[in-house]
Amino acid sequence: MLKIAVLGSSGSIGRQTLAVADKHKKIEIVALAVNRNIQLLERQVRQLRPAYAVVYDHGAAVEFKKRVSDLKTNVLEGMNGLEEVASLPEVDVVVTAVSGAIGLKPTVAAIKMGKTIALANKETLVTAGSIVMNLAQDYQAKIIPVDSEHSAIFQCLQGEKQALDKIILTASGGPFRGWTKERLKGVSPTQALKHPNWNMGRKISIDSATLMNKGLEVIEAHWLFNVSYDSIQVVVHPQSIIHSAVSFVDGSILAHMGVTDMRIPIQYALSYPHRWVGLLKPLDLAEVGELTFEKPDLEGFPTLKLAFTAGRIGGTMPAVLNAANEVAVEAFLKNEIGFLDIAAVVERAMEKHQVNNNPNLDDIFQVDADTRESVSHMIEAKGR
Ligand SMILES: NC(=O)C1=CN([C@@H]2O[C@H](COP(=O)(O)OP(=O)(O)OC[C@H]3O[C@@H](n4cnc5c(N)ncnc54)[C@H](OP(=O)(O)O)[C@@H]3O)[C@@H](O)[C@H]2O)C=CC1
Ligand SMILES: CC(=O)[C@@H](O)[C@H](O)COP(=O)(O)O
Ligand SMILES: [Mn+2]
Repeated sequence: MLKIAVLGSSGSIGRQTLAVADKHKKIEIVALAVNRNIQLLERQVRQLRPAYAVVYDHGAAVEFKKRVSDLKTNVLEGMNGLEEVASLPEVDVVVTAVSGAIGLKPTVAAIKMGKTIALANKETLVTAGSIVMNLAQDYQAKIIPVDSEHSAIFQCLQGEKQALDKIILTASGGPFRGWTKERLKGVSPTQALKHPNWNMGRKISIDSATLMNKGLEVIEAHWLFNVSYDSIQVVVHPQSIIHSAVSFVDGSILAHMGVTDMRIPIQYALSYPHRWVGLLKPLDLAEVGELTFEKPDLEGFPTLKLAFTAGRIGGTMPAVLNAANEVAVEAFLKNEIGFLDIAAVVERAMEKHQVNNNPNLDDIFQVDADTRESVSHMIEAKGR
C-alpha cells in the first residue's frame, strides 16, 4: 500500500488526488488537511477514515472536532498540524496541494523526514526554491512535479537529462489572449476566473489570466530541472494539448501530450517510476485537429516579464513577487483593485525591495510577511 497525506484535500488538486486514490485501491489515505472547508472535509473523513485530519483555521477546527467526535480520526489544527501530518513516519508520499506560500513550511517538514513530495504547490519553489532543492538533496527526499507542464517535462526527461538544451513551457494564454491593455482594464473577477481549458482553484485561475501562472512556472522549472532562465522559453499554445516540451542538444524536440485533466499528472506523481492504467479516455489526435503556437504578449501581460526578472535577480526577490501577487490576487477577487493593478502592485513591491542574495528560511518568512503587509497598505492607500 502507498500511504499518502493530502494537504489541501478540499481543493481542485486535492479532490482529484482522492479520485485517483479511489480508483487505485493500492493507495491508503493517512491524513487530510484543509484550511476551513469542514463540510467537505467531514464527508471525506467519514468516507475514507484517515488516521489524521487537519483544519488550519482555529475556529473551524473547534467546530470540526465536535462534528467528528464519534470517529477515531485525530483532529489537529494550524501550522503545527500541517507539519505533523507531513512528517508522520507511516506516510510515504505527501501531496502538497494547498494554494499559496503557506505550503512551504509543511513541505520543508516532509523533506526533512525524507518523504517523497508530490508537489502541486508551485509557490513553495517560487518562494524558496534554492533552499527547498538543497534540503531535498541533503535529506534524500524526492520532489515529483504535479503541475501539468512540469510533469510533462519530467516525463520527457526520463533518462536523458544530460542532453537537455532548452525547456519549452507551453501557456494557454488564458481567457484574455489577444486582448488589448485598454480592454483588460475593465475585466471582472468572474471573467478572469473562466479559464478556457482547465477547471482550477480561484487563485491559480487568476494567475493564468494575468500570465503570472506562467511566470511562477518558469521559476518552478528553473529549480526543478536546474536550468538557466535563458534556457526556458514560454510559448503560447491555446489548445493546451502539448503540456510542455524539451529541446535536446541535437535539435530534437520531445513534447508531452494529453487531455486537459489533472488526474493524469497527479496519478503519474503517485505511480512514478511506474505507470498505472489511467482513469480517462486517452487523447484522440485525429479529433484534436489543429495545434497552434504563438509568442506571449509581454506588454499586455507584464507579469511574465516580472517573474523572469525576479527569477534572474534571485535571492529574496521571487518571494516578494509571489507574496505581492498573492495579496493582489486576493484584492482583485474582492473587487478592491482592477485586473491591471495586479501587475502594477507586484512591480512596485519589487522596486521597493532590497534583495538579500543568500537568504535562509527565516529570512524568506520575514520577507514574505513584510511584503504582504506593505502590499496590503499599498492597496488600502489606493482605495482611499
Ligand atoms: N488546480 C489545478 O489544476 C492546478 C493547481 N496547481 C497548484 O496546486 C495548488 C492548489 O491549487 P488548487 O487545487 O487549484 O487550489 P484550490 O483553491 O482549489 O484549493 C486549495 C486547497 O488548499 C487548502 N488550503 C489553503 N490554505 C490552507 C491552509 N492554510 N492550511 C491547510 N489547507 C489550506 C484549501 O482549503 P479550504 O478549501 O478549506 O480553503 C484547499 O483545500 C496551487 O499551488 C496551484 O498553483 C498546479 C497545477 C494545476
Ligand atoms: C493545469 C495546470 O498545470 C495549470 O497550471 C495550467 O497550465 C494553467 O494554464 P495556463 O497558465 O497555461 O493558462
Ligand atoms: Mn501548470
